[in-house]
Amino acid sequence: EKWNSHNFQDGKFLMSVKSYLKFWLVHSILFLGVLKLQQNILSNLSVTCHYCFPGKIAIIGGCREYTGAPYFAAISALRVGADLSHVFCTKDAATVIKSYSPELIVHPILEESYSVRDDERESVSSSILAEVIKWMERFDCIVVGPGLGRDSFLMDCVGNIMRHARQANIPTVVDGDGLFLITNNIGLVEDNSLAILTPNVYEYKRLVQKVLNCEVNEENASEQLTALCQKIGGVTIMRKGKADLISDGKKVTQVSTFGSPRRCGGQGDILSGSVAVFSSWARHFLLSNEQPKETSVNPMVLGCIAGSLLLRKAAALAFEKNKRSTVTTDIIEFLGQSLEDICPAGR
Ligand SMILES: NC(=O)C1=CN([C@@H]2O[C@H](COP(=O)(O)OP(=O)(O)OC[C@H]3O[C@@H](n4cnc5c(N)ncnc54)[C@H](OP(=O)(O)O)[C@@H]3O)[C@@H](O)[C@H]2O)[C@@H](O)CC1
Ligand SMILES: Nc1ncnc2c1ncn2[C@@H]1O[C@H](COP(=O)(O)OP(=O)(O)OP(=O)(O)O)[C@@H](O)[C@H]1O
Ligand SMILES: [Mg+2]
Repeated sequence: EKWNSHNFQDGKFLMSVKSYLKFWLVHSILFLGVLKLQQNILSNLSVTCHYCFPGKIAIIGGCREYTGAPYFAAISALRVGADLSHVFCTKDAATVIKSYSPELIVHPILEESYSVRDDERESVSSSILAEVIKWMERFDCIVVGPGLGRDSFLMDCVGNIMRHARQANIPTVVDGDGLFLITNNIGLVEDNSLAILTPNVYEYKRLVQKVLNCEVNEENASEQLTALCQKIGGVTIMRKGKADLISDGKKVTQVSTFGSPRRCGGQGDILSGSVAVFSSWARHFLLSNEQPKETSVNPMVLGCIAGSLLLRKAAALAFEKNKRSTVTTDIIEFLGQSLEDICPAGR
């Protein structure tokens, strides 16, 4: 009942009852197929296997202005099941982020222009990269961008980190200011099938304008998303919004289960941290369990679907409890229960 009123309220849901039922029948069948595979992936997790299942995630983000975003992404990765969650941020942000949680491993290594002299830039940039490279091989996925800021020196350094991650075949979720970076340097993700972009409304608009050289077209949203994925080549994109549209350029999946009417900042960060974990699990599962060719799926797409479903469920539960005062931390508290509802942990 709640779901219906939420969707019908804004007058945008103009389908007849008949076409509405048909739409949901078809989508429910597709959805159940994907859900079954997701459950296989999740139920294959051994709860006793610490530090051996893929679950080491790194967030590249956090600067003077933004310390919440990298924390939300990193703690969400832990809450959905990652073994370890690292944050690579600027020196100013590190102590603040550490103080939010002892669970996170925080590396105060990034620098912004204001703290680096012009003649030091090259050597500082090299030592930042060298420090990240020491850790990179251990990560199953990195998330670039939550709370990164847009400082030009920082952007250059993070571009180098992304190039290295790509060479090392590390899946990379690009969110927030990471999307600002790649929109202006599309070569950083071009033809990278291990890259996931998670743009919100503004970030998607910038991406479409830059890559497709046109405006966002709501009437042909799926076709435009497919074209965008194909033009960049190989990447998976989750276009966030009232419904999340996910595509790798082959087909488009929509997640529109009921979430929360509350739009508190930080929900996208929960999503990027969760997607990093789920896509790593899906990749690991599919690499170690051969699937029949006809049912082959893209683990990056699966990761996005799982992340979106989980976040929406957690947001709905948090809103039920906290109503209009719901904030991002409340939603994080419900990640565990939502995961249990979708797929109870085995013994
Ligand atoms: N608690 C936290 O720490 C949270 C921190 N968060 C972090 O905040 C960062 C920005 O993400 P966001 O989602 O606010 O920016 P977004 O949708 O691109 O733009 C919205 C509008 O703002 C403007 N604008 C933005 N940045 C600007 C800049 N540096 N300088 C100038 N303008 C700027 C932008 O204008 P535009 O440049 O697009 O014309 C647009 O009109 C990102 O790192 C995110 O992870 C969030 O995750 C939430 C929780
Ligand atoms: N209008 C909406 N109605 C319902 N859910 C939404 C709506 N817009 C976004 N969402 C959900 O919230 C999640 C985060 O999307 P959002 O657009 O808020 O990201 P964001 O702007 O990057 O967030 P952040 O504040 O963390 O940067 C998405 O998965 C989506 O499911
Ligand atoms: Mg965001």
